[in-house]
Amino acid sequence: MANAVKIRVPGTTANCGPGFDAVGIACTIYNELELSLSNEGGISLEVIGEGAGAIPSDNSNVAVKAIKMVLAKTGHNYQGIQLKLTNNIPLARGLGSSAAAIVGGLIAANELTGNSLTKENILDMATALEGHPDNVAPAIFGGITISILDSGNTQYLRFLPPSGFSMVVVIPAFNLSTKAARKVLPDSVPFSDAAFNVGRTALLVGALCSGELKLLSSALEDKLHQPYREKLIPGMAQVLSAARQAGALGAALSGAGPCLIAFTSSNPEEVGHAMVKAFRIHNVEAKFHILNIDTQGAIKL
Ligand SMILES: Nc1ncnc2c1ncn2[C@@H]1O[C@H](COP(=O)(O)OP(=O)(O)O)[C@@H](O)[C@H]1O
Ligand SMILES: N[C@@H](CCOP(=O)(O)O)C(=O)O
Repeated sequence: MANAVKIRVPGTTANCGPGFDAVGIACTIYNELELSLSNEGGISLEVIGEGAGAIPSDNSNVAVKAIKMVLAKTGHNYQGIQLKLTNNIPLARGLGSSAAAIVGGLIAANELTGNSLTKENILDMATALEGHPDNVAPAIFGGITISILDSGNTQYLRFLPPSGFSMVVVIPAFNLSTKAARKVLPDSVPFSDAAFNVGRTALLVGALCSGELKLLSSALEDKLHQPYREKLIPGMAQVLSAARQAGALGAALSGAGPCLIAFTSSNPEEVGHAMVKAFRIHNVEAKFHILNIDTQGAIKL
């Protein structure tokens, strides 16, 4: 069918230790979303790769929600939504699969309806659908982003670090939905824990901006979410420690988990193997990917 578009969207690692709901990095792992719109028919969905057989093909699909949001906002009344998803980002693992689906759906629908929405409009809509901006911002803009909600609008800053590093993402063989991983968080935290995170987050952003990567060891420490989520991920503390012992600059939970991520400037393979081995001691099978920073964000193919 004519009237089709294909969008590539990167996966993202959010929080980066202390930057809960604010810091995110686009990674070189990608999903593709192909959309066609027509006046008749309902929703049709083909999924290749991650999530095949598991992703719903009705209105509960987050990509469909995103497409319908654009259609409503731009005054279009297409009934037929044909989607083909080619997924490499594992689902519910902490690499921003839902953000990628939302961003892909918003950008594809915007392309097919005359491109009336700006990237900033899309960021606001994506944040509303996802509930927090830290995955959707880097998925749209690429690079490293700091994003916050301010009176319903998402403010963001995007930058690239002056010196490169690799990200070793260890993917355990079990899912953890972000919803479930947010349920274990407390309603309030001690003032000292908040102060701990303010300092670490400032140091994290400074270290990434300046290239002072040796600061990452302290700058990735967190007291707002990781201590509460640790019980959901067998061996988490030991895997993070194995990464540091193998020479990583620092390590943290990726997003809401269960993926764990290590930052390294030298020996990513060694770090990955050490982390997988530490998971195995806790009877968790895992694999690792070595990823870099994606600099483009979502693009039309
Ligand atoms: N490509 C996709 N298309 C549609 N929905 C998706 C896609 N990828 C993920 N999802 C939805 O997002 C959910 C996972 O989101 P979430 O729990 O936030 O984890 P993640 O860390 O992977 O974003 C999946 O269970 C599925 O419902
Ligand atoms: N700030 C969010 C990030 C969730 O990222 P995801 O990739 O796990 O969806 C949180 O920590 O809940």
